Amino acid sequence: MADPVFPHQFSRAGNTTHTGEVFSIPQEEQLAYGTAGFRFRAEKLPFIVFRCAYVASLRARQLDSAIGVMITASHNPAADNGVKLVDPSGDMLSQQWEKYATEIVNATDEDLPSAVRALEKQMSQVEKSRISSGQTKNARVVCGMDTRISGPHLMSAARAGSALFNVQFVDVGIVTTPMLHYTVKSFNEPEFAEPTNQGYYRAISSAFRELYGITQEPEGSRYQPHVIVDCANGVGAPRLREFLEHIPRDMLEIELRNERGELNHDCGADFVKISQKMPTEFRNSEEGKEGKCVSFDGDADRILYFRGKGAESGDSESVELFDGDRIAVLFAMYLKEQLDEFAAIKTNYRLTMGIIQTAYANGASTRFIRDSLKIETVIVPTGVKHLHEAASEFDVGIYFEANGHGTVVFSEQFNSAIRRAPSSIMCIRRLALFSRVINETVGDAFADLMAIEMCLRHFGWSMDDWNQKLYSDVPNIQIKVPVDDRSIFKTTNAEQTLLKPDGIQKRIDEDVAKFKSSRAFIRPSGTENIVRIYAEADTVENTLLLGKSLEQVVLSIRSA
Ligand SMILES: CC(=O)N[C@H]1[C@@H](OP(=O)(O)O)O[C@H](CO)[C@@H](O)[C@@H]1O
Ligand SMILES: [Mg+2]
Repeated sequence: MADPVFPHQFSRAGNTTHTGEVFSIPQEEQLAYGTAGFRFRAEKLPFIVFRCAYVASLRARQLDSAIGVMITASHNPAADNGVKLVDPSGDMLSQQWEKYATEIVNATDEDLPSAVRALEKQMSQVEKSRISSGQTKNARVVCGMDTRISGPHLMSAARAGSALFNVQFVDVGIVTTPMLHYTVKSFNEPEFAEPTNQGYYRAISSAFRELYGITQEPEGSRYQPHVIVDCANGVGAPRLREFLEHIPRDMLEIELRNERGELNHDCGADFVKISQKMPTEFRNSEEGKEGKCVSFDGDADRILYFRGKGAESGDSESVELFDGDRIAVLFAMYLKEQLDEFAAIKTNYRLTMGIIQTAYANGASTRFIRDSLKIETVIVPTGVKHLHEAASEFDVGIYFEANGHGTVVFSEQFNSAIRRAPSSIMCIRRLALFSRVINETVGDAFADLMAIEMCLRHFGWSMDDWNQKLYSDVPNIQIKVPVDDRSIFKTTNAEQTLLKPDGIQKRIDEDVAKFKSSRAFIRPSGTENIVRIYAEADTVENTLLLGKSLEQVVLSIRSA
């Protein structure tokens, strides 16, 4: 096959931005496929997106399947952008192919043709002969973007990258990250859903309406169906409006805020989680103790619940958070109740359930899951791919990062016992419908919102109930410390112990030992040039003291 022609505007030297300026990238600059793909200032991205789309097209031909390209920088500032690739089943890209994408992106302009040829050589004979005989009719690159101004230009870079080898390109326009994952899966598994936005809305909303129909609120229920959503001024806003056309208002009454302002500015799930403050457009007086508020991030793959502390607290800004841990526990309680009923009826099946968390999970949630719910918990390193993989070991695997990214995955054994078993038995119907409300491919703010409301309604719970009937969060703090070179920090034990720099873990242990009920760790971020400190202790004051003393430990290394 003749070498493809690479357009100059998407080369390192000629990298041209969405405003038409040339923004050259030094030939030797090395870039990493981080926790969430490549993510930088938008100016840097055209050549990266072009090359990633080429890699996606090669993967699509190799597997004769649809592969996804999502253009988003999630909760980052509006001036950033990013790109990540999605595998055929809607999961994150396989780690081997992350490596290939990194090699192609890091090649110099001059070396690109040979890097491309080297990558093509990785394919097996079978794959090559299938490609040369033209048996790749299902190969597609499916590309979506968030609302960033740089998005359309990056979409054209993706189109050009996929065109190198004539792979079909499907531009699905402005969608949430989970919608793109769902659409990729739908292209590859047509029986799953129609691969369009409407197909996604219909599949999730019809399961929700059916589950609503068989869910009865218990006597004395304190559930209320009114929710106010902080859309982070992102893609969640327009797509949620469309989705809600499928949800009758007498089932759920959803009000949208932060729809058209500056993306992620003083709002969104990351802002609310880190600052523990009300997002803009929310007032403690209106959304105080009685309110039920929700925050999405910029690409709507995270969700958090929150409410104000109430007028009587005298604190008009702080929020009470119902984070990923509390959502995971709510799902676990609902699913466990159904699975216990199922086990009592069908004694020949044993379906396992586990909850996957990271070290950022509030210690009180982990203790509650293990000691009160008697459910297995697994702690894995940060990043959705680790959580997803560990969750797939269970028949029902619930995973959530404390920041609100999470979902539930179901095994093949679950499918044959539950989803494919026509049944009038209530627990089976509930499990089957719940699994269809959820977006198994990745954390999804819309799908999670529907599933959470259904669980709260089932238990008849108000926000007070959801807060008080489980556990109380222990005081915790996260501090970001900017560093020049985060690669000097090496961790082990699911990132909870530092191996390098030498001697640092001993100093952390000494500080932690000074406080009661304390726990802390330090790890380098995989997405920003910072080191993150996490600390818990018995009181808010002690947590702050511990966090500050650990900050000094990092600063002393930085200046050493
Ligand atoms: C503590 C924290 O919230 N870390 C986030 C953040 O990763 P870091 O590697 O910590 O920068 O971004 C990831 C991608 O969005 C997300 O998966 C993860 O949970
Ligand atoms: Mg996100």
